[in-house]
Amino acid sequence: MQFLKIGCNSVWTSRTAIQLLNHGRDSVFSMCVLQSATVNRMGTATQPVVIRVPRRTQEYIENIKQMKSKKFEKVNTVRPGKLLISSKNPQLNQSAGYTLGKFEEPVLASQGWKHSKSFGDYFTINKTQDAPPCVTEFQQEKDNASNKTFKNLNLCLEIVEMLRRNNIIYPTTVQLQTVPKLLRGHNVLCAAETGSGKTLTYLLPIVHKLKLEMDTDEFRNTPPRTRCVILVPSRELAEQVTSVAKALCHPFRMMVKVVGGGRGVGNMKLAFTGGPSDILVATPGALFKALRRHCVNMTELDFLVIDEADTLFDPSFVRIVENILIQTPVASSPSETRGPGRKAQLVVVGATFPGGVGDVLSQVTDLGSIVTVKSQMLHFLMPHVKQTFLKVKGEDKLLELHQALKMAERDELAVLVFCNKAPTVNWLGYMLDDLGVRHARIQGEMPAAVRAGIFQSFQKGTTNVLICTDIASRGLDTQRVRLVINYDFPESHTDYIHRAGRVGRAGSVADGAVLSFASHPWDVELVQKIETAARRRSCLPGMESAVRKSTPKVELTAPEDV
Ligand SMILES: Nc1ncnc2c1ncn2[C@@H]1O[C@H](COP(=O)(O)OP(=O)(O)OP(=O)(O)O)[C@@H](O)[C@H]1O
Repeated sequence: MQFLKIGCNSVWTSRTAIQLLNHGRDSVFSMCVLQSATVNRMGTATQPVVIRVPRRTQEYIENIKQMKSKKFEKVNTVRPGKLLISSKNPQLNQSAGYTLGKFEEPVLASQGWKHSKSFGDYFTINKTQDAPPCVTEFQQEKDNASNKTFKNLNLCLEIVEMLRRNNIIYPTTVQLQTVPKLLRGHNVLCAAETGSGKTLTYLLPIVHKLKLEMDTDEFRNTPPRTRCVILVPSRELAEQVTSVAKALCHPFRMMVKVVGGGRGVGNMKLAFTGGPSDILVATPGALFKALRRHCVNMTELDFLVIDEADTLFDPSFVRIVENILIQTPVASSPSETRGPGRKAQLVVVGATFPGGVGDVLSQVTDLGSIVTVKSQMLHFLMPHVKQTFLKVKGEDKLLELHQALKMAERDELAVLVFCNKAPTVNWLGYMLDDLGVRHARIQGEMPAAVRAGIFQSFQKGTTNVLICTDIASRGLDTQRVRLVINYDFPESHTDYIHRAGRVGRAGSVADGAVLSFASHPWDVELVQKIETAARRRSCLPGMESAVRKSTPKVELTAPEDV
């Protein structure tokens, strides 16, 4: 029971006090009654007046107090066992076994990170499983006899043997779902998480079908032509896809060529001397120029692949890709991919999908003819990679980076350091030179001749540290990378997913980790969304694929490939 004591020296004054309370600002006391007041004849009070506050009013006051204190209340998200989130403040840890209620608001470790006092705060999203989600149970239980091998996907024996020699025996989830559809002749939109083996997903059925075609009389009696074009956004990715395609095509003596932008017309002509290749891997700008010089005829294609679709359908490339697509007769059903007058089978691949893809594709084929294969983990944080977030002052980032690199050097780990802008890559490079850290740099503004080979030499292990912009985050296979450092916090969730996806890839034997520095308020906003998704175990917000959504039109230019 709560009492409000008001000392008054007369009946009059005590009544006045009640009146004042009645009409005063705090009208919650309007129900107050005078409980006792002993007043002597001289009108002098001998003891204070006690006013009893009604139960309803008391409850009301209690409610307000509770509401106000709720956000500081310790939320019991910690259970015995593994932690999903471990934070500098252990009260904000979350157990791997704890599931947030549907309407429960998570209490974030990064809640106060916009405040200057939060510098030095950190939290980690721990890994909750060892193998990547794309790895099928058959891959994990290698000893068990299984009928889900590449052999059972009806691929030709030479291909299966070549995969086996590279220790690739069991298909990943996306390969299991997509390869049969491509073999049947469907147009496919394949959306699966980073590092899930999408390159082999489209290359295996394509090489298989191109090989079968070579055994037909029709093929022998027609002049050579480019039968498959694979579009990718960067020269490095083009080189990478080419080397996988060459290895697969080698037993069948099929020719694979690559054209990338920024190497001059002479280089382009060189690529087309000796006749057309069976498979051409190209960046959009280079293909656009090749089409203008009539080096390639898109009407003769059997396959058109658009890899890293989110980049190729973003405003910087979309018009040129649209133009290339319009020149390609795309089949509307599997039957149109066979026989004389056949049309190209379309394959669109990506780890994230922007809105507006359908808008472009609807101009060249019936959207209903496209079979979508979407992985369950699309746009989710990787559950098998440890991801740490550190709130750090801009001027301290170099120090933190140096510490992290020293530790990585001790353990001989390969590290990718991401910056948002090309000048930051250069500046950071000079700083690390001064600190004696051996490294390589790669960014889109480098002249093509300087850039050539940098990524390959990093892949081979010439240096263990590569400082880069997002050009290294799209599609590049970085099996040896064990640590990704976001020196600059990525500008979007899409970029975060692609950068983090350079570790923990299918076939990786060692664990990977991601370390991200957040220093600006806008970084903190993204961190909070990532932390919320991790605590809720939901996908990152704002990344739902909208295949049928429209995209704003942009002017057609032939951009320099990155
Ligand atoms: N079935 C498999 N078993 C084991 N390893 C595989 C399998 N399929 C592909 N890989 C390996 O997985 C790695 C990642 O493959 P790939 O580069 O095709 O991934 P991705 O899905 O295209 O990634 P990103 O989204 O980053 O482009 C490669 O080193 C590849 O050799």
